Amino acid sequence: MLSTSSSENHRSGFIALIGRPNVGKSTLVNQLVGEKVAITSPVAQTTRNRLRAILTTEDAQMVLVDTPGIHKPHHLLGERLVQSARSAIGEVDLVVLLLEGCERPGRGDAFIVKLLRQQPLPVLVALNKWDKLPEDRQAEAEAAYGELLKETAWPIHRCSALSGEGCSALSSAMAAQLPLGPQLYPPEMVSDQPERVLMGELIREQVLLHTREEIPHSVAVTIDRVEELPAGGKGGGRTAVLATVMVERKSQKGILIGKGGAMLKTIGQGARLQMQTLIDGPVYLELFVKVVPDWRSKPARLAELGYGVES
Ligand SMILES: Nc1nc2c(ncn2[C@@H]2O[C@H](COP(=O)(O)OP(=O)(O)OP(=O)(O)O)[C@@H](O)[C@H]2O)c(=O)[nH]1
Repeated sequence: MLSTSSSENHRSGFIALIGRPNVGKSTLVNQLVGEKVAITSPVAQTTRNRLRAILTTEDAQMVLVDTPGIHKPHHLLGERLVQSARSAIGEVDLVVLLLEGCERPGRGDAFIVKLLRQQPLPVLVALNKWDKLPEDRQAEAEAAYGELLKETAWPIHRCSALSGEGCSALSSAMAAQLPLGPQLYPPEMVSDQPERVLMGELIREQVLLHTREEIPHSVAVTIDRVEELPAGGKGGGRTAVLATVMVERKSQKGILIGKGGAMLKTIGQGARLQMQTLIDGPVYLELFVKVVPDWRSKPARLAELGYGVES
């Protein structure tokens, strides 16, 4: 049974997931919440928007802030991502630092550890992707991470965001670090992102899955219209979604559309299926591709697409 918000031992608060690009932050959010609220992909820097996912357990409510990975900025969009991750630290009760347990710690990890040591919040460490580490390399990895974290007293949890192993222990440890407080959101709510934002992200995820190299980071998606089609007519009872995929160059538009429209069709089909799960009903999806030269370097464009800096 869910505890009520007036329960004396109930805890609640905001938790930032911090880590390098591709370490598995979005996968962990989905695993903890038990539903797909964040898109994931093998391409680094998938996460652009800060996303609040809500995890309600028997005695706690955790609001997870999924930040873009901290990295050295290469262009304006990169800078905005780093600023957004830094500012997330300023408004939460706990930081979960995700490290890639299957890799040796690098300079990027040392940079984040240093950044986090300069602030007063409690930190939990999740050594993720532990499933990828063969048993005979585990002691070596533990020693390397022990060295990286030697000047901290941060508890370390080994986990696999993909398989779920170690995640419920991590979740209990996270809850225990939060202040006493009531539920902040209705218990059935898993995300505070509007459906349109999630739909746009599902399309972007399909683009990331099916294209490679130059395309992924040059893409932004806007949902232009969502409309319930009246029952009885053509496509009746379905939800029609019109969306624009924005790219920076004409050549990228060609790749996205593909031979005879084949690539766009694949992207559209994949996104449509995911959207149907999201809204729990049939979807009709129409995608347009538009070239907006250099959109990543234009502050007005970035703000319009929701990549402005939150304060
Ligand atoms: N084997 C294994 N793979 C994982 C695990 N967690 C994440 N992955 C994979 O790692 C890749 C990146 O995961 P994401 O969750 O997108 O990583 P992220 O940290 O959110 O990435 P950015 O959005 O770029 O910051 C995906 O291909 C995941 O399936 C894990 O515990 N084990």
